[in-house]
Amino acid sequence: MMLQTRNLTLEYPGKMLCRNLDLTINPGECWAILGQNGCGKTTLIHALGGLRPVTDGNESSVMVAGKPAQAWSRRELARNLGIMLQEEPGEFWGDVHEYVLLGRHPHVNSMFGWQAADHEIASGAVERMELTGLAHRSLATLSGGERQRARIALLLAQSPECYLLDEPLQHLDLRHQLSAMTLFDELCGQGKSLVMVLHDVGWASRFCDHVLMLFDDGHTITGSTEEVLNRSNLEALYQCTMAEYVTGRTRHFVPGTMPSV
Ligand SMILES: Nc1ncnc2c1ncn2[C@@H]1O[C@H](COP(=O)(O)OP(=O)(O)OP(=O)(O)O)[C@@H](O)[C@H]1O
Repeated sequence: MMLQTRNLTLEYPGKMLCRNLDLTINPGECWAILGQNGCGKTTLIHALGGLRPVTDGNESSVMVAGKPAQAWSRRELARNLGIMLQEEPGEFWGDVHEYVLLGRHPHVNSMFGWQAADHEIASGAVERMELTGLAHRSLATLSGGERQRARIALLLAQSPECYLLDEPLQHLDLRHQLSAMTLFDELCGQGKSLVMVLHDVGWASRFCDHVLMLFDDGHTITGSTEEVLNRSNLEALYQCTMAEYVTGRTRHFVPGTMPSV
């Protein structure tokens, strides 16, 4: 297993985010995390990535490739886990190629810095995200969507075994959303694990094989997309009616009406 939680409970004073979650994520699986704003999706991504200490008062645990996240060195952890948060910490003043090259840090063994192979991998990731024409442009000058693609390219260059992605499609136009989901699907095909927070249920239905629904009171529903993604679960999750449409083998869900207040 790549990532496993046992009895994971996350809370802030006065707000239960996630109660007693047992989750096993295997290589080659693609998980969507769905839920309302503020239900705790980002907090859960932090906990899964070892960015938030898990208190063991109730014997909560998060295991990454069989060991607690804290038991790995930072470099080893970064070879196992690549994390994309919603907010980027700080500014980066270099160009796009240099930014993507940062993803290679857990793989660099030489005291002489990046090797030709690291530059090649970074260039490949830049090309895969259709940024080659911008490779030598300052990252700070990119548009929101271009910047988001650069962030995905950095993770590709890092090439972890498991990708934890908090709203990876933010700022992307429809074609680039499709392109990113197609890339994630390819990574799963290569045996990588992906866990992503999504607000568009259609992408989860089409590309994710598992779903975790996180409810406002901290309870969760987990399972295969086929089992979990249905109208009644979605209506309970989002507190509005949902309409379902089927095209080919894909089910689409669209919000219907708000509950009367
Ligand atoms: N340091 C904190 N202290 C108290 N409450 C917090 C703290 N950080 C976050 N919260 C609250 O915890 C809840 C979960 O936040 P989180 O960012 O995990 O939600 P989310 O599901 O990712 O939301 P969104 O869909 O809006 O991104 C929110 O109600 C938030 O206001």
